[in-house]
Amino acid sequence: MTATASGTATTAASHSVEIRGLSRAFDGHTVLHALDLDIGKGEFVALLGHSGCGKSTLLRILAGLDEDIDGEVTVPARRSAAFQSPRLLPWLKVWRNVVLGLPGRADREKALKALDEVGIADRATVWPKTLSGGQAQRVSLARALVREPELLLLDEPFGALDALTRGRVQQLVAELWQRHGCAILLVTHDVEEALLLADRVLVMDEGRIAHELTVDLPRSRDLTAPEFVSLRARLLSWLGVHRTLEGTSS
Ligand SMILES: Nc1ncnc2c1ncn2[C@@H]1O[C@H](COP(=O)(O)OP(=O)(O)OP(=O)(O)O)[C@@H](O)[C@H]1O
Repeated sequence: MTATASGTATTAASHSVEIRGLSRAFDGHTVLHALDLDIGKGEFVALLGHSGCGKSTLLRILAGLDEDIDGEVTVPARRSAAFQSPRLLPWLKVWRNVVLGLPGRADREKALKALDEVGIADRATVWPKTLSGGQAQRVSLARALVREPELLLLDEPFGALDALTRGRVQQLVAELWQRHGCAILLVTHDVEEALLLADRVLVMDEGRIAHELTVDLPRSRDLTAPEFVSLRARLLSWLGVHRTLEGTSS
C-alpha cells in the first residue's frame, strides 16, 4: 500500500480502508482529531455517535467529497455512497438516475439489473417524484451497487423511513452485503440497527473513536437474545457517558 502524505490515495491495500492521523478542521474548529481506523475487506462497520461528533465529515472524506484534510486515507477506487436523502434527479427517469455518471452510454440493461436486485425493476421508467420514500431509497442503493463498489458508504440511509419500511430496507442491505462482499461503513443513530447489521460497532465522540465493539453474533440476529441485549446495554452506557444519542431509547 502506498498513501500520500496528506490526502486520499486509492491504491489496493490489505484493508479496504486505512486511515492514519486523519484531522479535519472547519474555520479553526477541529472536527476530526488524528483519527486512526482500519476497515477490513468485506467488513461491515457501523459508526454511532451523538450529533455533531464528526460521523458525516468522516464519511464525506472517505467518499472523496472532501479532500481538505491532514493525515493519510487509503480507500478503494471503486466506492460509492448512499445518503439519508436519496438525491435523485427529478428530470431523469429512475433507470437513468441509476446509471448517471457511469462511463459510456447510459446502459438500460445494467440499470434494470441493479433495480431488480433491490426489488423495484417495475419502477424503472417512472419519474422519481412518483416513488415512495422506501422505493427512492432502494433506487439510491441500486445506483450505489451498479458501480460494483468494494466499499459502500451509507450515511443514515434508513433515517427517513417508517419503521416497517426501515426493517425491510435494512434486511435488503444485509442481503446485498452478503451477496456482493463489499465493505460497508454505515453511519447511524440507531443502536439496534448497528448491532443487527454490523461486524463491528464504533462509537465516535468529539472527532475520535472512543469505543469499539465486535459483534460476534450469528446472523440473522435476534433482538431478544441475551447476548444482543447485553451488547445493546454496553453501547447505550458508552453513549450515555457522553451525551444522549438522538433517536435511541434505552
Ligand atoms: N462544511 C462545513 N463547514 C463548517 N462546519 C462544518 C462543515 N461540515 C461539518 N461541520 C461541522 O463539523 C461538525 C461535525 O459535523 P458532522 O456533520 O460530521 O457531524 P455528525 O456526527 O455527522 O452529526 P449528525 O449526527 O447530526 O449528522 C459539526 O460541528 C458541524 O457543524
